[in-house]
Amino acid sequence: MPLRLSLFPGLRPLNPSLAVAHFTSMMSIPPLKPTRPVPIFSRVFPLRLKYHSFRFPILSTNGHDQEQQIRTHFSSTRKLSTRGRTSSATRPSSKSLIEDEADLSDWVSGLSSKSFSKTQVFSDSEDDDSKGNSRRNRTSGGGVFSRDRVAGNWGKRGREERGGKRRRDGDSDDFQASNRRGGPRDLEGSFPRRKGKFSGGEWGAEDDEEPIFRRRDRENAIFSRERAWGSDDRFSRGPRGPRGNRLNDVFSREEARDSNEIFSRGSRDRKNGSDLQRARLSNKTSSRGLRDRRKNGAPREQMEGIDMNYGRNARGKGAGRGKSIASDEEDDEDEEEDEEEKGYMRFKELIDSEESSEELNDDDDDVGNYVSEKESVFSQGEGDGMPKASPSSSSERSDSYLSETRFEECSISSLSIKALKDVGYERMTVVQEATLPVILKGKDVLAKAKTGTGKTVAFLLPSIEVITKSPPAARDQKRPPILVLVICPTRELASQAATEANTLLKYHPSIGVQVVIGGTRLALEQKRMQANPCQILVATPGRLRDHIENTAGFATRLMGVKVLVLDEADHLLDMGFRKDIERIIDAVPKQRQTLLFSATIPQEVRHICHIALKRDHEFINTVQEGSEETHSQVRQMHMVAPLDKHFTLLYTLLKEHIADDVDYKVLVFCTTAMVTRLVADLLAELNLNVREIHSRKPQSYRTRISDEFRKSKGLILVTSDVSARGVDYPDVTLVVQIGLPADRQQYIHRLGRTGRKGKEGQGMLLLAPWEEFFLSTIKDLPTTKAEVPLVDPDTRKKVERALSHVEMKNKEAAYQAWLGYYNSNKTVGRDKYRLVELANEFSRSMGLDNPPAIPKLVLGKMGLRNIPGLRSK
Ligand SMILES: Nc1ncnc2c1ncn2[C@@H]1O[C@H](COP(=O)(O)OP(=O)(O)OP(=O)(O)O)[C@@H](O)[C@H]1O
Repeated sequence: MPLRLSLFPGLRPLNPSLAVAHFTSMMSIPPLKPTRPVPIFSRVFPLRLKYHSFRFPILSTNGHDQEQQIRTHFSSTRKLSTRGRTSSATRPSSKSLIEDEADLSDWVSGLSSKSFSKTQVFSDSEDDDSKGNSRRNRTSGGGVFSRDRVAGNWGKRGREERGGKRRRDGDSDDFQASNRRGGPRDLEGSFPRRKGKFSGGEWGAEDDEEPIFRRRDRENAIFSRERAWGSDDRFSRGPRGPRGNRLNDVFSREEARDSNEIFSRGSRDRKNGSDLQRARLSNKTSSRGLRDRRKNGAPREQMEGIDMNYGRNARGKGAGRGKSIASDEEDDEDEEEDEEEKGYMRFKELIDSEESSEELNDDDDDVGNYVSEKESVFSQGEGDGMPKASPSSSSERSDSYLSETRFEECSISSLSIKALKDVGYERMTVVQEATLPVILKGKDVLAKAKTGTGKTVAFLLPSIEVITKSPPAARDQKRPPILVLVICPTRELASQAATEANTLLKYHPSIGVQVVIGGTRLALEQKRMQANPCQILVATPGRLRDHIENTAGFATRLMGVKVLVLDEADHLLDMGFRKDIERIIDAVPKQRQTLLFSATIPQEVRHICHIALKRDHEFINTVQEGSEETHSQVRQMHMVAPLDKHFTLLYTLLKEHIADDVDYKVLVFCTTAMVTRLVADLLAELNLNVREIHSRKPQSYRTRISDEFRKSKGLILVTSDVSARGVDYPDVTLVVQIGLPADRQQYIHRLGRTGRKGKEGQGMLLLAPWEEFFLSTIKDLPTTKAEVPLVDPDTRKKVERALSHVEMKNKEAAYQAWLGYYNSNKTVGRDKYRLVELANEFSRSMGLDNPPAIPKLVLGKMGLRNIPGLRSK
């Protein structure tokens, strides 16, 4: 077991750079005490994890001396990581060729088939502004702030990024949250709207650095607040010229029929918005309809209502799910015009109106290397004398992410406090406690806090205060100013932030919120903004830039901005978004307050945050130095097994988990959209209750599935990286990652979908032996190697049979996407011959005797022409 007191010497509860005098109260740290067990995979990992916590004396939060370099701030409750590993918040991130690859793979997938053009259109609409679904992370825990001087290394400016390419969020295909820089996106029309030109052979060529991480740890006890000195005060202006090729934008608008727009609404819909928020918080619905329907013989395509192709076009008109999805998509267009006036509730109805819609034998390599099922499942860890795990449950939680400070102790509007009470928020989270006073003073803030700890409220609450203190706009004002502008990297995150804003605005009827995001019609948003002026605008970068450049009067409205928020700031400031962000910063007044939030703030971001922040901004870090970037209550495991065993092992792990926890709620992350689809197909064939979400799905579908998963238990969501960042699904019990994560950050963000708000969770990373190198990038994280269970022959046959039922075209697409993804990986893609061998191994793992043929054009663009083992067409 990793959690032993002997590990704690590695824990550094205090920032050694801080003056000891400020931490006298920490000198008397009580002895560590195990408080409660954290369940783990019961059978695969029968160990019982002890969850340790400490309590620190409560210190006051007052008395900050602005002139001090080191500021101390104490929160009442704090827990320290029980895993005494040294964290590496600032360790260099692993590169991100892979990210680009992700896009690549999707793009590649799309290229091949007849649905090529459709695919492009589709993805276009999907990603325009996105890039990574990130979300901020808030950290809970500790309370000691330290403020250091930050050496002003603000050298790099945006110019070099001019050629930067946009990334999409999430998927390896599109959404790929963070770090894609180029790659497929730049290929002709590949995905997103704004692409550059294709430069063959440059796949993944620009990955020098990859920022972004985030995480929340409730155990972090120490906040460090730094004041950034010497940064350049001027804002870096990006190139102002017209945007590049906007063909994709056109696609995007044409194709994207998204009910999401209804999300944004004028103030009159607030009540409904808060209703949704409440609904979101109550995760009760357990929808297993799909499985039931499947059992009744309905084909999956029909149930899903979407074509198993590339999504967009073929709309299943069948029963059940198909029907509703079809109508979703179709309605998107038809209803958009009407919807805009119908508000949030309508959106909610749209979502809700839906239907909700296993063997390995022995074998040489299996035996010996693997523990038999019984042994592995039940005996692992026994040698350690550890008790077996109890069924896992994410319902157990700690409130260590909360501080002792109540909202009313802060000088915020009583109307906001009333709204907070309505949703049960009484005490501030640690990041809220740390940032609110500073933001309320009007300072620029760069805040780092672990995932799932309330960063959204941390920046929304004080932003609302700014509005309440501003003179109301004249009723007849033609272009009422937007006072608060919130930028999020993905549509999902923007929608979430708007929902949270609506919650807080429940008793502020005069304040309106609107959302502008990709995947919806620009014209519709224009009309809506005209009809319902808002003071708070939540936007994704690309779409916002569209409005700046194409919506009459919009630029004027932006000149009213008093608060600019960059959520997932590290992601927004990296290469993929930089140009858009610079353009946006250019469009808002220089005299404004700027708030940057993220769970991860790598050095690269510190170096460039001057493009948005004033020189005297405060850096508030609620992640304890020396602690891990992941939550200690999340049990992390990894398993290394041959590729051809992965599907069977996945099934086995899921079955184990389901058997252990009736309230299971699982996220399975796959490398690309097409691989996601394949895995979802397989698991559905195996009669698991599964949904899928990735960039190739229409936004309306994504929104609906996301909402369903949010409210459900007893459900598995197979997903690409569209769900990796920021998505706030409550009570996720297990996160499985199959194959190489794009990088360390992505691993952490994916894992961060569980263990939110102090709850427990589990994570499993399933790698092939040749992917094991990835483990070195997360070696500071407390992940435990799991023995590979030996799967019984029946299970193995069951999985093989299920695979044989998966549509061939989906296997072909998955193969191509897989090849594209790994081809772009610096390590795996280096040796093309080996790469092809591995791809063909993947092909065999899908039950194919021969690897699918790939169009010559695609092979050429991947630099794989004439590599033995590939079939071309
Ligand atoms: N003071 C509070 N008390 C209780 N719950 C809160 C409080 N503030 C926020 N929350 C809830 O905590 C959850 C996590 O918040 P949020 O999504 O803002 O986290 P985050 O730090 O942005 O996570 P990520 O880094 O993954 O984006 C949300 O459901 C939010 O409504």
